[in-house]
Amino acid sequence: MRYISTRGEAPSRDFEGVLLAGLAEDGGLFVPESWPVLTSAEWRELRGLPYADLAARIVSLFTGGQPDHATLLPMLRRAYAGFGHPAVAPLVQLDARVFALELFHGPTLAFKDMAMQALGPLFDHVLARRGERVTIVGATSGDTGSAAIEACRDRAAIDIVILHPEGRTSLVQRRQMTTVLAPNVANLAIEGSFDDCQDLVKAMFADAPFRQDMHLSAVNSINWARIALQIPYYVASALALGAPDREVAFSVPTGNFGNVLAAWAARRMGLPIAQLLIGSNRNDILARFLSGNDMTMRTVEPSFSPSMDIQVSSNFERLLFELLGRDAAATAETMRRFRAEGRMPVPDAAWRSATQVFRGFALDDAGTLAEIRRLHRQGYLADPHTAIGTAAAMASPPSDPAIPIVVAATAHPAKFPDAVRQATGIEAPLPSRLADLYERPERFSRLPADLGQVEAFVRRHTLRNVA
Ligand SMILES: Cc1ncc(COP(=O)(O)O)c(C=O)c1O
Ligand SMILES: N[C@@H](CCOP(=O)(O)O)C(=O)O
Repeated sequence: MRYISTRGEAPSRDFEGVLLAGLAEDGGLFVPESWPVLTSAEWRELRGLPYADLAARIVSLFTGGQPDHATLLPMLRRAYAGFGHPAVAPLVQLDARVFALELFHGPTLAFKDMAMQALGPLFDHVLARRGERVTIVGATSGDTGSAAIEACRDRAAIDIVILHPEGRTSLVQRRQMTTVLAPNVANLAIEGSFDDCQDLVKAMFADAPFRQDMHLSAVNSINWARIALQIPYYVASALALGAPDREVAFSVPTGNFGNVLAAWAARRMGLPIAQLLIGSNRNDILARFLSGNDMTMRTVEPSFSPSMDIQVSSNFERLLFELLGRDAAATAETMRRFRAEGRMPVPDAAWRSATQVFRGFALDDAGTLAEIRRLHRQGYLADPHTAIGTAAAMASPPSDPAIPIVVAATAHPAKFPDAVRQATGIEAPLPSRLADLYERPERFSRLPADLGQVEAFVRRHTLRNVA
């Protein structure tokens, strides 16, 4: 299995190479050179497997034997053993047709743990075999950061620096990151938005000497390994609801487009997914694109679903590459114009083919609170991101009523206590292991969104740990 860049100007790599590289040298994202496609019989064979076993089967389709299934299986069994639910990612029925796929039973209470808990040991395995170490730089709007820090803390071959937008995460999200005092972990509060943080990360990767010196790697969903590890829960939930003998739809609260891209990948692999609903908050660039081919950047606005306060959805580039018939030059030019002009010129035919699979939906803060309240009256306590997913499912269900809709429940309500309290009057308690989160000492530094200063910080952090 080889991986190529969506921009066509970087050398192809194997899975391990892609894991360590994160972003391609030409600024593009790695995608499989060809997609594995399973037959109905092969999908059926996966039914009933424990989650970790199913994940090992799916992920090994993307590793090309390095690491092989025999290595992945115990690694993933250990990774998911600590989850707070025996099913790892349970399906909860919300009404006759809508299900919540709870992806928040990992240590940091968001769907990011589903991939990160496996990614930490995967990095260790590959780095130990090669005798190498890496410095991971990551951007977070709140959840990736804590999951990545939890997965990488105290690992001897990894230094990690996470950039978050100052004052734009929930307090729980911030403290989950900044109270981890492990020496290999550093947090930077950046004066700016998540998009500024993500741009800084990409700029560090584009600085070739810095990238090489620091052995930079990534844990954001620009790293293909993240996507590969997010595909299995779509497979598991679809199989549980009758696939491959029944179609299903997914509704995914979306920001950086990594989670819904994993669902799209499962569909590309032959899983019968009728429709993908994309839920956005007031940062509705994806909804505007799907309704009228208008991918115009606006300023990022803070919302009650801060993890989706994003305008530049990195993984959209992977979809764009497919929509453009895998034409890397056209993808590179489209991305260049998006950054230069603030509007992505997607050809009409490509846009139309996107709208056959995806539907967009946007909800403002008042609507989000109303949806949390509606769900609560029905006996389900949802976080604001999940509520946008359920609202999307109610607003644009597939026309065939026999198709169930699975909503990705991406975070535990306790991560967003203010919105949940405003909507329901309920205090969603943190699990006991996080009960003293507000008392723990914090450590983080503040910087403007300035590449030179951020690089100097990353260099100091790494050198201190290597010395
Ligand atoms: C709770 C939550 N929901 C939804 C999203 C959006 O997911 P994605 O960025 O993969 O589109 C995020 C951030 O990634 C998140 O943390
Ligand atoms: N919502 C995310 C943003 C980064 O997403 P990623 O999936 O690309 O890591 C967050 O919580 O940080």
